[in-house]
Amino acid sequence: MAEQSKIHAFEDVSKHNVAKDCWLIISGKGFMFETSPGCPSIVNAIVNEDNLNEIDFSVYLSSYGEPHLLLYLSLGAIGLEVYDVTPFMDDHPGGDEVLLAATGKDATNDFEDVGHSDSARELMSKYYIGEVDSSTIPAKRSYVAPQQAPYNPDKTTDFVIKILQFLVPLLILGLAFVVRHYTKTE
Ligand code: HEM
Repeated sequence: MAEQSKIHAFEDVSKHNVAKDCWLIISGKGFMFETSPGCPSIVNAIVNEDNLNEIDFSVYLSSYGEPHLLLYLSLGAIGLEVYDVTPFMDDHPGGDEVLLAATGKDATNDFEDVGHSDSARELMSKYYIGEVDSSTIPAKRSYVAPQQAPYNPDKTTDFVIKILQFLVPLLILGLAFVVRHYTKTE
């Protein structure tokens, strides 16, 4: 698995967006552990940051008999991870459509919103194929406030409005007098 680990351009990852070739980008807020070089086997575990305190390192150590020094690759080095979930499409309990819909973007929120279990997170390491090259991640769209009509410094409109505000009640009053006058003469 570690051999497969590769740095991918965001755009290239986005191209794997069909059921027969489906890659996801998810930040597992992962920490990756490997046994130090020279060990007979490699232990890989991508765990969630929240679970970090719960990891029982002795499990990793004891499964290899002799304690191995664990090489700890820090969170910062991991960033956005790439998962090739093609073999998992048919088996994903949430269905393949949600996985397809999660391609071509940072699907971390989609993944987290579902509240995947620890075993789902452990399963991820099976499909891990590398990292996204952070320099290729498209800039996030920042919120742009809707264009507001600019404040009109033109005093003439203000003036006309004020005149109208004054004239309209006067006109109504005048009209009332006229009507009264005619109704009286009749
Ligand atoms: C490598 C990536 C993924 C793996 C290994 C994975 C694995 C799993 C597993 C094992 C479950 C069963 C429930 C659990 O154990 O939590 C599950 C459920 C589910 N997953 Fe994923 N999943 C992945 C990515 C995604 C993504 C990107 C989405 C997008 C929204 C998603 C949506 C769902 C949904 C909707 C369910 C069903 C939840 C339910 O009905 O209870 N999964 N997934």
